[in-house]
Amino acid sequence: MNYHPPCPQPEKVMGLCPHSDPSALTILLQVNETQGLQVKKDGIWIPILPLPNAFIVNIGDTFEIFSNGIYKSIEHRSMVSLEKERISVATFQSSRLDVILGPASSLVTAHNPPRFKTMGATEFYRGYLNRKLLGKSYVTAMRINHQ
Ligand SMILES: O=C(O)CCC(=O)C(=O)O
Ligand SMILES: [Fe+2]
Repeated sequence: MNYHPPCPQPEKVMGLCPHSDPSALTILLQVNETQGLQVKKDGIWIPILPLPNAFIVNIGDTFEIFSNGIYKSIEHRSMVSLEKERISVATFQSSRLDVILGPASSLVTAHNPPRFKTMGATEFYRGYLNRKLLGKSYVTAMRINHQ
């Protein structure tokens, strides 16, 4: 759960720095009608207006890796508001910790090699939590560059 009280100088702080979620899917509820979530599309931050009784479903890094890059995790951030508090509830749908994460074997062929490293889920999450929230830097570091 995220709680951000009203802030007298909202332009000087951020609710949550730009990041992508490491999990597979995030189901997010913007609890009150305070706008704050933004997603990055084509390099531009787009506000996601809260809709009453609606969930937002975001793709996370695990989905990007598992789909071998077919689905991209979404970079997002949250802003604070001058007058209103903001509350959101995020539920992260993830793999178990005792599995190996990597591109699905059915998507990997000689012509379509794995685009991401394969590693244990525990190691994957530990690596994420040991870093700063810095855009999509973690999933980018998982990439395998084929020449
Ligand atoms: O507060 C929000 O709308 C986003 C929360 C979020 O990105 C997260 O908890 O990972
Ligand atoms: Fe997030």
